[in-house]
Amino acid sequence: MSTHVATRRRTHVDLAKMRADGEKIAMLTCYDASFAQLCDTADVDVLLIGDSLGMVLQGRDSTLAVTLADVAYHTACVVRGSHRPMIIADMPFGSFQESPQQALRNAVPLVASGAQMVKIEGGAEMAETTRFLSSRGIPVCGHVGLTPQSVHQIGGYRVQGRDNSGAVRLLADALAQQEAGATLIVLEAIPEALAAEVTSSLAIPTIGIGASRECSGQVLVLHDMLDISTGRKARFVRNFMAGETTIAGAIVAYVAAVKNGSFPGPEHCY
Ligand SMILES: Nc1nc(=O)c2c([nH]1)NC[C@@H]1CN(c3ccc(C(=O)N[C@@H](CCC(=O)O)C(=O)O)cc3)CN21
Ligand SMILES: CC(C)C(=O)C(=O)O
Ligand SMILES: [Mg+2]
Repeated sequence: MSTHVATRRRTHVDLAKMRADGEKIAMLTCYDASFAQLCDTADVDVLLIGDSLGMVLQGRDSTLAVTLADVAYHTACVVRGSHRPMIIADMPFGSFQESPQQALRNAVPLVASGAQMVKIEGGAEMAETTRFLSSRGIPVCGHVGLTPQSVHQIGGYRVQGRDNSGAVRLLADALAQQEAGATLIVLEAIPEALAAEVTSSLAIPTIGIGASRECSGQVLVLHDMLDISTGRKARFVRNFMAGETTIAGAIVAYVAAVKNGSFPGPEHCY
């Protein structure tokens, strides 16, 4: 293919190879083209169009009212602003829990918007859905631990897997997702020792948020690391604007800190 065409094809980021090579994966949430361009320039590996957009963009107090159309719209915006990062779209509450068929039907507009992978919250109970999407050509990222779409069942945004039975269940959930074909998994708000056990038990890369450096990579909500989100921040957030004068600099600092293992530190862990 000649290089003078106006549209550049998106790069394929090989996350399995990064894990195998011991290169940390730097992931951020992103919701629009301008920030996507900054993240691309800073060499962020993966951009997640998270349903956290319901909180940081829409001002809601949970992610539960975010729609499929919202995520599809923001995915298309991020895709237009970037070329190198892998694009993962979060499937919102109610768009995939009903059945594998419902999940596939609703993953389609996200893939059509440019998502290369979709993320679904859940472990063993969502394994059949992961198997169905994967077998139909859609790569899946699992998400276990603190799953914000279950906030009412959990009873708040609480650390998960703290007791032995919770830890055993979480490991089984992660293994079930891998066995069903997930190629990536987010571990959210779990103790460091459990994150280490899950990561060493899995062959696929793990991405931590509040899950210590014992993961193959890290993710944060962009607005949290830029210190522009409202409300109380979780323990796992670090303000990367500190010591920086530009947003671009803060994103570069985040990528460097993830790559060299200096983020997250013990102060960000459970
Ligand atoms: N802006 C933003 N950042 C996020 O990280 C985020 C969202 N929104 N929306 C969806 C979920 C909600 N998340 C949260 C929100 C709060 C805590 C939190 O404050 N956790 C307590 C843990 C308390 C405990 O169980 O010990 C903490 O002190 O860190 C954690 C995750 C993560 N996700
Ligand atoms: C924090 C990440 C993992 C997420 O699911 C989101 O931003 O919605
Ligand atoms: Mg989410």
